[in-house]
Amino acid sequence: MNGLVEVKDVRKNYNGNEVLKGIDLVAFPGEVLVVLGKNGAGKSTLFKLIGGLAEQTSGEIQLNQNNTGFSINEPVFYEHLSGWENLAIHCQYYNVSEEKIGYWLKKVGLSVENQQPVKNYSLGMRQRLVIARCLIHNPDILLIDEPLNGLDPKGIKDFRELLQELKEQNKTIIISSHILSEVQSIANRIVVLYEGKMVLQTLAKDFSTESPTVFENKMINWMEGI
Ligand SMILES: Nc1ncnc2c1ncn2[C@@H]1O[C@H](COP(=O)(O)OP(=O)(O)OP(=O)(O)O)[C@@H](O)[C@H]1O
Repeated sequence: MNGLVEVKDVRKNYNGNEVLKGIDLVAFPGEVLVVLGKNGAGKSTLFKLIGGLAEQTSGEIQLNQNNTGFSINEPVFYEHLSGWENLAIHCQYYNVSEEKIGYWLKKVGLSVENQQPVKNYSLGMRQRLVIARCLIHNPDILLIDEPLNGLDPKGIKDFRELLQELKEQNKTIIISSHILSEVQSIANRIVVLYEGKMVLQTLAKDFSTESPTVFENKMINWMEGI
């Protein structure tokens, strides 16, 4: 396979309930892999296993590069600190220079001068800060659960352009999303989970000639197990 991220026959049980049922996937440098699935399909669980936040019951996960930026489930911040201060703590943790903080705040559309604590941020501002935090230490693998969640149209457009830049830098990007219109334009590879099983793994270009409506209907059918 030789991907940067390789997941082989991974299973996860919670209290005897199998929520991931033998997942195989591979993500390569320079591509965006989007994981789709309806609520409860197993996306966040898969992300937690890839991110090392939980351990699979069986199977193997190989990251052929240690440097990962990830955000899974609700992002946790130091709520009483500003966005800049939150990124500064992250830089200390990863032992990288604080010089890039201003660059990344601007890049995700946040004000460098904003001294407000993160607890006052809107959902979209928090999401922008998550994206900056995931990238500031220049990871090779980016893993974000629902990065489009809460972003306004400009935020979505900026994120789409950012993904293009990251692909050109040969990063491996794995995200989940419920916004199918965006998935069709940003994905290189699409994986669909249904009740913990991978029911589709395909190259997005196989769907490039489909109208957005046909694409949406096909993906929803896979997600509904039809
Ligand atoms: N810590 C846990 N303990 C027990 N069950 C869990 C735990 N985490 C997840 N599950 C169960 O695993 C299944 C998959 O959940 P998961 O959060 O991975 O779904 P998801 O695809 O990310 O859903 P959503 O789109 O709603 O975020 C669900 O049935 C959920 O209840």
